[in-house]
Amino acid sequence: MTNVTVLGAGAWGTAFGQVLADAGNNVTMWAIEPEIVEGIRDHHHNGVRLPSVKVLPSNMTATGDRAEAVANADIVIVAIAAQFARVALVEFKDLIPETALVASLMKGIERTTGKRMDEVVMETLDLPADRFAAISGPNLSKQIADREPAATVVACENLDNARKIAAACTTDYFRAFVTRDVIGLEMCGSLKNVVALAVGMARGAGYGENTAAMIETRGLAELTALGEAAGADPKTFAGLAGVGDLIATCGSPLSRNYTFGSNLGKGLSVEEATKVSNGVAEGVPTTDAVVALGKQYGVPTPLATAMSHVLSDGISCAQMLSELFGEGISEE
Ligand SMILES: NC(=O)C1=CN([C@@H]2O[C@H](COP(=O)(O)OP(=O)(O)OC[C@H]3O[C@@H](n4cnc5c(N)ncnc54)[C@H](OP(=O)(O)O)[C@@H]3O)[C@@H](O)[C@H]2O)C=CC1
Ligand SMILES: O=C(CO)COP(=O)(O)O
Repeated sequence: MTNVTVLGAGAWGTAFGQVLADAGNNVTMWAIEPEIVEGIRDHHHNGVRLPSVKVLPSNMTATGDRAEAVANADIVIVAIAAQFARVALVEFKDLIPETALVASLMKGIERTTGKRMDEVVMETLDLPADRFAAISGPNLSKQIADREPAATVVACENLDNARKIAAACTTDYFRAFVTRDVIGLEMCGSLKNVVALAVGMARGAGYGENTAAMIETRGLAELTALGEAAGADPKTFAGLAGVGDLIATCGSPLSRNYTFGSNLGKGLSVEEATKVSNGVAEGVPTTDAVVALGKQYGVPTPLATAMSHVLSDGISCAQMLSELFGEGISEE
């Protein structure tokens, strides 16, 4: 029996915990908030972050004690809001067993450093690359919590370790593919959130499918160019973690990023949209990090730059789209 610990009992952390439990693992959730720990441990329910699941599996428990959470872990899953990953993980540095694999579900880039989550996790935990995996795909948490069929991708430099993690999260409704392209997965997951903000904004402002398709396609070109410059395999962008996640996230009000953008398009300010957001919208802090990465790699990022002007200067949807069009005629 494999022991899996999930750090962070948010919506996706909890839904993924259920997948792991359904796959037959012993699952321990770690959370800071006592209310969430007690809910999962004593009532098999996370009423704060995943209320739609009435009863979580019996082989899933929770603790607020860091050492107890990871002491016997074979696999540790990190599902903390990206901007807080470093501060949360540093407390686990000397607690995680040296044999454990560590996988990240997070989709964001650290704003203060421009680092991807693979970099943040390995640096903070002093972890060798062959023990780190990224997990990313079209994985809207509520639908997976409802056990609707879905798939994801597990990326690890060591393909055998990717396979171990994929096996640990395989159920009759959830399937994981494997790859070595960690950078590609990280870039896909983080950048599609910026695209989802823009698509949501256009939809909220009342525009239809043509506008959405234009933003998604130009966004895909932008994230592919930036990803390749960062060292990703271009094939990854055409897969589940790339186009797949773009389709799911940019087409669903279940996405916090899409909904955040939609609220901006309806006229809410960034502060107002933040207040009504049901969970973390990673694209918001990640947008400026993408613009900075574009400058670092010499890759134009018109979409992220336009979204950055929305978030920092409050420009309208029409202005954002006109920035995206740019000036003059260019090749696609
Ligand atoms: N929801 C989804 O459909 C999907 C989400 N993801 C990604 O997974 C990651 C987690 O998402 P999700 O679970 O949905 O997000 P939520 O907003 O539901 O939860 C965020 C989690 O981060 C924790 N957290 C925030 N700050 C800290 C801190 N300082 N120390 C410790 N923990 C902290 C929260 O703890 P607390 O509850 O105590 O505030 C909570 O467990 C994100 O990067 C997201 O992009 C990926 C695929 C799908
Ligand atoms: O990443 C997701 C789906 O794959 C979830 O998107 P949000 O973080 O926007 O809710």
